Amino acid sequence: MFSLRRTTQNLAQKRAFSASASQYYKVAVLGAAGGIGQPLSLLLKLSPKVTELALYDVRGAPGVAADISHVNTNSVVKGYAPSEENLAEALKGAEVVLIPAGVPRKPGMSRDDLFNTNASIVRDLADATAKANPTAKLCIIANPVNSTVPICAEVYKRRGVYNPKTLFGVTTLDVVRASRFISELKSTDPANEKVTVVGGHSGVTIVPLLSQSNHPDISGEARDALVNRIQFGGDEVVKAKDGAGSATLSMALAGFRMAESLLRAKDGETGVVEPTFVESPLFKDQGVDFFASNVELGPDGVKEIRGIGDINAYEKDLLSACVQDLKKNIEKGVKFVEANPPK
Ligand SMILES: NC(=O)C1=CN([C@@H]2O[C@H](COP(=O)(O)OP(=O)(O)OC[C@H]3O[C@@H](n4cnc5c(N)ncnc54)[C@H](O)[C@@H]3O)[C@@H](O)[C@H]2O)C=CC1
Ligand SMILES: O=C([O-])CC(=O)C(=O)O
Repeated sequence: MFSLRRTTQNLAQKRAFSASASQYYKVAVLGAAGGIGQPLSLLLKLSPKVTELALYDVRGAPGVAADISHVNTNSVVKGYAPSEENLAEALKGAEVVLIPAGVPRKPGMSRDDLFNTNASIVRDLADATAKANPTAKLCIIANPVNSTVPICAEVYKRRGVYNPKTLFGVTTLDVVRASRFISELKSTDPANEKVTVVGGHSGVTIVPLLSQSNHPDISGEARDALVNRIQFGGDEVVKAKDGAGSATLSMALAGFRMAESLLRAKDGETGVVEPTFVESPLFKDQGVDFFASNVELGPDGVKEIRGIGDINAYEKDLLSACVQDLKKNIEKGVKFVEANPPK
């Protein structure tokens, strides 16, 4: 007969076993009371790798923390009301810091339209992290990622603590979507569909490499439609939410996957590979200092940036459009910090 108590005991035993095999980590979420921040924090609360969860927001973090803290897993959850001291306290000792703080799009807006609001939010949170915990792995979710990541790099450089191995733009959602969309087209299980997506995180800078997927045969209109859906998947959600924001739940899953991968790599697990927007040599000769590609993660963050691999003529065209936009997005971030340095 099914016994809930026995199942729970088994689960607890398994947890105790896996806990002894790995270390525990503090993770901080800045923007934790928002649409992404809340489900992301909940997923982190479920992770046996997280021992302490620090939730910070300009509004509502203590409430979210009190709520999530009742979930019966081992980790401790602390919520922080907005203040410089609290932010520093939230950041101190965190192995991973995730930043979903910032405004989301409304229909008709591009991610770049968020720049004016989000650039200073991310600059200030990066500055606080550079001061309180410069060696944490910093994962930027706030858009426009193509510009907010270079902003963080510039802030860290100004503080003399920049390490390109620990700064990540979170682009995991693009491969999550690509895997799902291709499985819809081919009636397969998305768990078996791995699609490499490179470039950046907006519109034409999102470059899916279908020739490297399980279905290199997709061509013509079907290919164009699939590529377009992957590039503009975010718009689908913005439109459906009709003014109430952009992807939050799928993004929470994607952000959690990135954070957990960093913790697994920190624990010494090998072969942990995620797509992420990092300082990269791949297109530096074309003036593009940051680029998303598959990156092998290690205990110190970036272990090895994987190359693009073999691509076809169609994908080469996608990449040249990507590189042009990406260059401008990156420059915009760099110039912003030049003109508006952190105080
Ligand atoms: N990288 C990616 O793939 C994705 C990125 N995003 C981006 O993530 C960001 C957040 O989206 P949502 O959670 O839906 O927005 P939201 O508006 O629901 O939540 C944002 C939260 O940030 C907080 N916040 C604002 N300024 C802050 C500051 N200075 N310090 C701490 N917290 C602050 C707000 O109080 C709010 O709780 C947006 O910029 C959005 O475009 C969204 C989906 C996917
Ligand atoms: O579309 C947006 O604005 C949010 C986002 O980055 C995504 O869903 O990929």
